[in-house]
Amino acid sequence: MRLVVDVTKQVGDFTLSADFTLSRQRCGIFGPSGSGKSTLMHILAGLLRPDSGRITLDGKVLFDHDHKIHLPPQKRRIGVVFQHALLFPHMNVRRNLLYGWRRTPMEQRSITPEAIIEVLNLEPLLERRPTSLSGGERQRVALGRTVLSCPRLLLMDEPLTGLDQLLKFQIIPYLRKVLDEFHIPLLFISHSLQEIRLMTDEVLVFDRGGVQQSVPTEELARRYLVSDHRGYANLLHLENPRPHGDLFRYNWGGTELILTEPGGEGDNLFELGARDITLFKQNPVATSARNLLSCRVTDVFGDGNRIGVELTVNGGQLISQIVPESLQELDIAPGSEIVAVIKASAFRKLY
Ligand SMILES: Nc1ncnc2c1ncn2[C@@H]1O[C@H](COP(=O)(O)OP(=O)(O)OP(=O)(O)O)[C@@H](O)[C@H]1O
Repeated sequence: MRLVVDVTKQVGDFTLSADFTLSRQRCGIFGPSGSGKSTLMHILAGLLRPDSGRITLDGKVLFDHDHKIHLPPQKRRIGVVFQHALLFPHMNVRRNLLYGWRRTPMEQRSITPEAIIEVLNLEPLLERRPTSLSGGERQRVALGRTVLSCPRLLLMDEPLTGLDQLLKFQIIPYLRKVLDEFHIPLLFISHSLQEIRLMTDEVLVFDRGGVQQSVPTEELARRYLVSDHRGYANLLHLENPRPHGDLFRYNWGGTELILTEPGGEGDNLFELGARDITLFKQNPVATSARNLLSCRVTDVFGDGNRIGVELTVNGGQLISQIVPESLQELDIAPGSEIVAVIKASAFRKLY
């Protein structure tokens, strides 16, 4: 995907000025409320006409002020999923799903309804009306319907915001699977750093109507270690849980981790706060913590009293957050060998 945007738009007292290029498959737009994220999304979808500038998607001109080009939404092949799933209440799920697909020209139908029904596990819902569905189910149907219009780009505006934590983490794996399976580029708007991290590789940071910069998502997360009191959370995909006494043993790449929480057969995503990783010069003589990992320090970042230490262990990476005194006392620098100690109960299961 290559999206090139250079536009301005005045709405009331608010001025949007966006000048950026996105080239990764999964991009995010991140910023506080009122910073212009939805305005930009409406512009990209063709629902709002900019005052000046140009927009191209994979070389195709969607808008060009000077040449008076403004493609209408239906000609852009951009799929849009909003926060509240907009389904037709009088149609059952099957008819909702087929709505966009039937209107897509034959030669553009690269995705079949059967494939979407399978990937999103919609078979049990097909005969039901939208009013009888849960929020998460409705969002899955809305996603399926949009994807069935075979878009060149999928725009999602806070699609998970209305869902509780449980539903949110149920739908994220589906979302990722659909995008991977059908190779659909994503532009995902959210003010949740956690969602942005789970869904994107590159992010545009918005502030007061202007794009501040485009950064790799991981870099944005690391900046939060310094600027946000919640700090940095490691996201770990753990596999193959086996009972280990009252605890559970997981594979994390070539490393084994011991956790208190059980998991499922496939991919299990856990969050581990950077502050929950304690560093020691050598293996402690005795500790209540169940995980002692011999690591190499590969980076040290941050400032003030929040220092991030990037650790590499068997190809996996962890960030530990420490204070400057500890950095000095343990003499930590890139290349140092260090032992990371983590309690079995420090991991929080996301899905
Ligand atoms: N039609 C309009 N008339 C006047 N002002 C508007 C209009 N639409 C949006 N705005 C203003 O433009 C600014 C940006 O709004 P926008 O909805 O794009 O922000 P946002 O970043 O998506 O916020 P949120 O995360 O709360 O959805 C806000 O100050 C909003 O009040």
